[in-house]
Amino acid sequence: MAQKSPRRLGIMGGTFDPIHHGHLVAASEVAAEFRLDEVIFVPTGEPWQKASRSVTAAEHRYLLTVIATASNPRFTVSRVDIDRGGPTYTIDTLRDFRRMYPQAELFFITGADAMAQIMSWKNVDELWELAHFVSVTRPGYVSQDFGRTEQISLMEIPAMAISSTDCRQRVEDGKPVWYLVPDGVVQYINKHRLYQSDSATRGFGDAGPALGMHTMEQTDESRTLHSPEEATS
Ligand SMILES: Nc1ncnc2c1ncn2[C@@H]1O[C@H](COP(=O)(O)OP(=O)(O)OP(=O)(O)O)[C@@H](O)[C@H]1O
Ligand SMILES: O=C(O)c1ccc[n+]([C@@H]2O[C@H](COP(=O)([O-])O)[C@@H](O)[C@H]2O)c1
Repeated sequence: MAQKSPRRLGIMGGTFDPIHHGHLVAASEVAAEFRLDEVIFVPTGEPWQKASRSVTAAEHRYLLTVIATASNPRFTVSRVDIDRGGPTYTIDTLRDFRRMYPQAELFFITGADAMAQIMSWKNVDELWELAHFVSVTRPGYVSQDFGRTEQISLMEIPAMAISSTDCRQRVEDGKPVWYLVPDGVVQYINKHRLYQSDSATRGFGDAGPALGMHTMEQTDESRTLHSPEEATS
């Protein structure tokens, strides 16, 4: 009998504050090029390298990510980094996915800007054993070649000059974000008045736990699609 080939899983980590079409194109391009069975979007819990600014509550970022990816049957969303609590380190993310999917081939997807910072990530030397890294091009950033061809692939993708920072600023300035982010994301932002300076949900000033994040009551629909518990049950 023919042996089943291992599942090829993409992991797209990000703060997704908010998720935009640059993230989605990156995931889609890598999925096609590397013949991935699934791309799992993993919103950060506490992105420690963004601690200098206020980050939107994880539950909002999680729901935005679910909305943005819902129409693609190969895209799913994981809560592992949110549910673990504390600062988010990719070493923990990859260890969790290794435990959940011991047979799978893992591909961690990053943009050129994130990749340029990777040497400052926790336990960087151990990351290479846990996943293959795919660094995609991003307008305004130079793709750095670390010379680790076995562990890192550099990939050119269609240029999307979109950032979450710019989306947040546009909302605050009353400018449209239609077509920069999926329609459902525009509607969620409006419904919850995210990124507006008078917004109660965003958390300027009165800091939540560590990063000025506000908590949002967890609802049934924000329950997990991928978690270590789910994999073992
Ligand atoms: N336009 C883009 N093109 C390619 N990759 C991108 C793009 N935007 C973000 N990425 C990549 O997606 C991942 C998650 O990014 P993140 O959620 O921090 O978005 P961002 O737009 O960089 O946010 P911010 O502006 O708040 O820093 C990172 O690896 C980042 O490099
Ligand atoms: O492991 C680390 O120390 C580390 C430091 C910074 C960023 N990361 C990861 O890189 C991904 C993109 O992060 P960000 O902050 O650009 O949204 C996300 O999965 C983060 O958890 C990881």
